[in-house]
Amino acid sequence: MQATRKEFIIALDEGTTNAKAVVLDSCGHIVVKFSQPLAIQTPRDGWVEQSGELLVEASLDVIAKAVEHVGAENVAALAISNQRETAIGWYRQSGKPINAAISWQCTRSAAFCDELRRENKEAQIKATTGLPIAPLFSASKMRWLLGSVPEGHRLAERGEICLGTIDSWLLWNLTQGKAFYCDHSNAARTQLLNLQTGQWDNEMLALFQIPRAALPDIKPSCGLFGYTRGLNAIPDGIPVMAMVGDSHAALFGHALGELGCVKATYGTGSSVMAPVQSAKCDIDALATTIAWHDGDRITYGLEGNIPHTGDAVSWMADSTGLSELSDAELAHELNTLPASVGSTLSVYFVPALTGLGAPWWDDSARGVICGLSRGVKRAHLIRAALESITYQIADVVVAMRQQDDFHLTALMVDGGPTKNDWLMQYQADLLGCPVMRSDVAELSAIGAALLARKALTPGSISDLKGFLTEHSEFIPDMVRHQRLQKRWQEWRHAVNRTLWKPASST
Ligand SMILES: O=P(O)(O)OC[C@H](O)CO
Repeated sequence: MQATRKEFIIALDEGTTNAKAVVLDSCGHIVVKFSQPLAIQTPRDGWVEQSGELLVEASLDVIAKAVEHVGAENVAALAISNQRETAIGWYRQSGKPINAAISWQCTRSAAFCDELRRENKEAQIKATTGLPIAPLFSASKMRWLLGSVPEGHRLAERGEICLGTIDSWLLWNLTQGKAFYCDHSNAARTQLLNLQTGQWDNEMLALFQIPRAALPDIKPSCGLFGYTRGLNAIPDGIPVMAMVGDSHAALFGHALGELGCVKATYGTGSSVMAPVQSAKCDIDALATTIAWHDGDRITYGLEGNIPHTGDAVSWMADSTGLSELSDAELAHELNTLPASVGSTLSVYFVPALTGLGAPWWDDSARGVICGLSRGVKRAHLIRAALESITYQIADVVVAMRQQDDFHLTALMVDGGPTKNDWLMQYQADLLGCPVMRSDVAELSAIGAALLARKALTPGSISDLKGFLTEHSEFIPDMVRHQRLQKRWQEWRHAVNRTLWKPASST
């Protein structure tokens, strides 16, 4: 019988808008990827949900295509990186969801979060979980889910309803209910995890009325979670060797969590995450989270989430008549327009389109464009939108500097808008530190695959260095850095103006 070399890792990147399967060979190179778009429903203002069944269907479909492409006998492992905070409940017996998956973007549990604030629970929750009170996190969504079905809480107490983040839901389905686990990074985004113990916290469970019997056990992000079984197009026996939240996976994929290498993902919004050594964080504006557990130890992450970055540019492009352009034409305009004018003519755009995130956190703030004068043209407004991304990211970095064990040697960036060279140079000049752009887009998949690789060939994290992808470096111009400080100050004045809101929306 001919021996086979199981050389491929299939990394599933299950995001909000796409499920992607990325195949990596034994050198860590991407061989092929398959993608399926995912639908999002917004049944009411502020409510965002997705079909749990369709998330699974799309994920299994892209994995099956990847397995078929390389041959099941050559697949060493599956690795999962997933959208975080999204919560789902399902019946243990049938595996059927009790309701839709409640998206991380959904604010339906905002009223309960307000109640917690009124009861002055903020300090206790932040100290235990590292997270501020916000409907973003899974716990209040899980509470809503249990309330959405008759006797939900009682069934959950008896273990007849399971609650999980998307990693645990996918694992359950990949293993036909055999494995019910989530990893430390996903657990850390529920607001039910005690950061010190790395386990579910009884006081948080009581506060959010979540029975322990409904929750998965927590495992390190790197290690054996279970084997595929009972699926139509995917053979039995493929091990799932890593599960990790997508933002955390990208941080790992950039530089394996090297201190000083801070990650910024530029998407619709942005997540800025720095690896830190301790779970302690007294900075209200930021969240502390578990970045990953690599099987040997936990790495913590300091994170600031900004709701509107790439989205601010899209909004401005649409609002200034660029919406008819193809993607390629729009990218070209966004690359060239800002440099075609020497400045914004003192225009600032603060894109608080649904409020401000880190480090300002004000749900009721609303956006402003200020400094308009007769000479302002589309190019100035587009430039102001692009600049707003850089100021918002720099504001989070400033908040991070208050933490003792925070270091910044380089900003490691990924995501669609990072293809804009002008934007990257402006970011480097504003911060006065190098910006390192990944030459490969699939950082989350790469990070998850690297964790699976570590699980397959135990060794130290530094053994993975040879698998890291190349980066392009943007070196800061320190003279311009000095000049931009004044503009950054002016931006902060503009931020203050978002705190004024019109009394009436009519
Ligand atoms: O779906 P993505 O890739 O935008 O990621 C969502 C984040 O994990 C939410 O925290």
